[in-house]
Amino acid sequence: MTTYSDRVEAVMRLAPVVPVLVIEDVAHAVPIAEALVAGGLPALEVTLRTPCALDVIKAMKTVPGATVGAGTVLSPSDMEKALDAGAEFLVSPGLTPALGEAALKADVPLLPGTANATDIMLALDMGFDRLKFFPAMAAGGPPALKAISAPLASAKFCPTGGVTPENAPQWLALDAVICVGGSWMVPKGTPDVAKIEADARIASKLGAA
Ligand SMILES: O=C(O)C(=O)C[C@H](O)[C@H](O)COP(=O)(O)O
Repeated sequence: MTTYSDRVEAVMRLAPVVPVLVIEDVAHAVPIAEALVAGGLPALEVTLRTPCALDVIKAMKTVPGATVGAGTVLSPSDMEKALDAGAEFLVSPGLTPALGEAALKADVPLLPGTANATDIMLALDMGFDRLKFFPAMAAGGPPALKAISAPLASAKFCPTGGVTPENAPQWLALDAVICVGGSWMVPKGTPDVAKIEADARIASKLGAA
């Protein structure tokens, strides 16, 4: 039987990098999603940081091959809006009991944010063992996660926050890391789809042995 954890992990295993997207104009949604998917990054995290984010999720869902999730999900109400827009997974910078319980009840994959051993233990207690490590570099970088995860071996992570193409291989080399999240592939402004696809292609091969 597939467990909740398996379903979260399935999203994390779609690619070594989950692009974290802050999209200001819904007209950019489809070209950006097409470029990322063509470059080999099918899991797309649309942050709920912009007024058009829910429309961006709806638009990106029309792109074949895209698995579209919502980021910056802070509450059950954010979760409901994201699910109504069609989000297939959720990412949060942290974890509250209200959000965790709502995600488990809705049976939707949630990557809750954790930054230290206590956060991780609270997440494990709630039933989450596939976690975001945030803010990954500011929270101590790969040495911190390596040390924290040693006694908490059931937890696996998507480090996000300050991850770059340069430091991603160090993260992906950790046993506790399944994938990383990062915003570098899609800078602000009018999208240069050829560059996004090229950067996605490079990102899609990060961590390959
Ligand atoms: O929006 C959210 O829900 C967040 O938790 C923050 C994002 O994950 C980071 O802002 C991405 O970090 P960068 O790759 O350094 O830009």
